[in-house]
Amino acid sequence: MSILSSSGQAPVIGSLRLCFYGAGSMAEAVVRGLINQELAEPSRIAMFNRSNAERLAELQSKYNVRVSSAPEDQLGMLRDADVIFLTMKPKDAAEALRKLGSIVRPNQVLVSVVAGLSLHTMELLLGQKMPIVRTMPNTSSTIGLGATGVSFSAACTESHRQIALTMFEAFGLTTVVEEAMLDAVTGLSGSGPAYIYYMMEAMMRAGEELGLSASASRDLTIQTVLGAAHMVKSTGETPADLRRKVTSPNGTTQAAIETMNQHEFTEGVIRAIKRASERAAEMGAEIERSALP
Ligand SMILES: NC(=O)C1=CN([C@@H]2O[C@H](COP(=O)(O)OP(=O)(O)OC[C@H]3O[C@@H](n4cnc5c(N)ncnc54)[C@H](OP(=O)(O)O)[C@@H]3O)[C@@H](O)[C@H]2O)C=CC1
Ligand SMILES: O=C(O)[C@@H]1CCC=N1
Repeated sequence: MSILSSSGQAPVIGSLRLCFYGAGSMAEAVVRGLINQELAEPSRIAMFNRSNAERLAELQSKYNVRVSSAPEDQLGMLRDADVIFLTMKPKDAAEALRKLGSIVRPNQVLVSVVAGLSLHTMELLLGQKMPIVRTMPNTSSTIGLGATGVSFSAACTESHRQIALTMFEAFGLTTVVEEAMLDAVTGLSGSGPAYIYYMMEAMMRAGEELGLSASASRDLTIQTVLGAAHMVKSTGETPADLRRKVTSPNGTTQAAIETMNQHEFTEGVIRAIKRASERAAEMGAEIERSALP
C-alpha cells in the first residue's frame, strides 16, 4: 500500500510494511517496542543482516518477524517495504545507501538511526532526494522508555512526520530538533544509557567492596537509580534541589559529593557528553567524505 492514504492522512502504522536493514541491538529495540505497543504486526516486519544467520533465527523465534539470508529475498523485502529502517553501524551505511539508491521508490520512507549520518550525506549516497527521517533513539525503546531525537528531510510530508512520530512516541519520549542538534542528542541520550549503567557498575562494585552481597548491592543500586529518576520526574524539582535534600550538613552525602568533586565528577561527565557529540560529528564527516566523488 502507499504510505499516504487517499485522504492524505497518515495510515494506521499497523498497515505498513517495515523492513530493517541491519538486525542488531537498535533494530531489535525498535522492533520489540513496536510489537509490544501493538503498533506493528510481526508478519509485516522484515529484518535482515549481513551474515549472522544465527542472529536472524533468534529474532525470528523471539518476535515471529520475517527474516532471510537470501540476497534476492532481501531485495524483495526492501522493495516491498513502506518504511525502510537503516539500522547498521556508521561504517556500513555508505555501501548500503548506495545500494538502496537503485531500489527505493518515491513513496517509501527511510528512517535512519545511524549516529552522525546527516540527511545531506544520505541524499548524496542515495543519489536522490526522498523522504528521510533521521533519528537518534536509545536502547530503552525496548521497554517503552526510549528517548529519541528526530529531524526530517525536506521531502517529508506531514504524513511521513506523523508516521515516524507515532512509531517513536509509542515507545518513549520523542523530541523534534533541528538536524544540527542531533549530535548533541547522540551525546546526551543516544549514548546516555551507557553512562548510567557505568555509574551503576561503580555503585554495585562499591557496595560489594563494602561487604554487601552481589545481589543486595545490585537490588539496592537499581532501586536507587529508579527512585531518583522518578523523583526528578514526579516532583518537578530540579536534581540540584533534590540532591540538597539528601545532603545533611557535614553528613555522609556531603562527604561523598566532596570526594566526587575532588575527581571532577561534573566536569568529567560534561566533557564526556561533549566528546560523544563531537565523535558523532566526526563519524558523520567520515561517511560524508566517502560519499563525495
Ligand atoms: N546501540 C545503541 O545504543 C544505539 C545505536 N544507534 C545506532 O544504531 C546503529 C546500529 O547500531 P547497533 O544496533 O548497536 O549495531 P549492531 O552491531 O548491534 O548491529 C548492526 C547490524 O547491521 C548489520 N549490517 C552491517 N552491514 C550490513 C549490510 N551491508 N547489510 C545488512 N546488514 C548489515 C549487522 O549484520 P551482521 O551482524 O550480520 O554483520 C548487524 O545486524 C548504529 O549506526 C548506531 O549509531 C543509535 C542509537 C543507540
Ligand atoms: O556508541 C555509538 O556509537 C552508538 C550511538 C549512540 C549509542 N550508541
